Amino acid sequence: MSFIVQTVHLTKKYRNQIALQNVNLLIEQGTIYGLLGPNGAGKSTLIKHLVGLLRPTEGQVLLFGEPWRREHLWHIGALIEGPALYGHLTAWENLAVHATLLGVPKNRIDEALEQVDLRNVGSKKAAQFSLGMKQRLGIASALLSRPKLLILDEPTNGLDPAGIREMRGLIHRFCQQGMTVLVSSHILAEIEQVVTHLGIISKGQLRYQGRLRDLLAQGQQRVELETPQLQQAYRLLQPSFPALRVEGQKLVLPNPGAVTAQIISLLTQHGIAVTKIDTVQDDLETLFLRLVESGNYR
Ligand SMILES: Nc1ncnc2c1ncn2[C@@H]1O[C@H](COP(=O)(O)OP(=O)(O)OP(=O)(O)O)[C@@H](O)[C@H]1O
Repeated sequence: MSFIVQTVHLTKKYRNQIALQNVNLLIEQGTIYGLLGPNGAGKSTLIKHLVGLLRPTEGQVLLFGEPWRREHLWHIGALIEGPALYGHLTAWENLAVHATLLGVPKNRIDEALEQVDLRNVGSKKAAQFSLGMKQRLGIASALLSRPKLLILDEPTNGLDPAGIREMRGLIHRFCQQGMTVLVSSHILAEIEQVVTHLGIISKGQLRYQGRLRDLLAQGQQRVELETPQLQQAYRLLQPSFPALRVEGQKLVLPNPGAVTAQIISLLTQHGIAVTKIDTVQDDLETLFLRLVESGNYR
């Protein structure tokens, strides 16, 4: 298996604060890897190590199967902390500045504009662009070097739902074109539809890493029950179902098996009304929050 990115026991300390702790990131070639975590989890710190903006306190970064070298950056396109654009220049001229700095031929500019669906507005000034267009222009400049790995740090930040959808479409397309994409976000819903693999980071530690579908498969079922006689129902059911708990206005039974009929029968025999009873599967958000809060899932 070939890994485009690998970190080995990567640890970063800022004075007294540990921003990354023993992180072993593995990104396979050809995947869309979502790095997900709440604010301050360590996503940007991790990404900055990949592009050489930070050096590890301990541990190692490997790119394309080799220890990190500056030359690897030729094969990496990155959009970190928003695009650096000149508002008074057109989209094309903005890319021309970057192309000159990178030393890549100017014919790449139209190609990059095409890749992010901005070809027809290449002569428009960047200052007139919407936030979504500015983000796409930033990505176009990251594409000028025809990278093998594209790193997008919170690319959906501040975008409206249409802009978020467009961004997901682009990421899919980049992957189909052969790029490996690393995309970070603190909002699960923004990336869960696009990623193939997921790394969940919290307080500087990687809490989960693997396929999105494998994480979903770890989800548990539970029965959720609503009744106007909550306490009575709890007292009645608890001896038969010791794992039963009260959550807000509901009774919740984790890992229930086929017990719904038994619960309804017990309650109705004792004259307790059931307003609603459902078997619910953990969704990704529930799993994500559990990982982030407990920190001990694997
Ligand atoms: N230059 C710095 N000096 C000291 N502490 C820092 C520095 N940069 C980041 N940190 C701390 O390291 C931790 C990780 O920060 P980081 O920016 O990597 O998180 P993040 O997951 O990218 O968050 P966000 O989604 O808010 O950007 C945070 O607690 C942050 O306060």
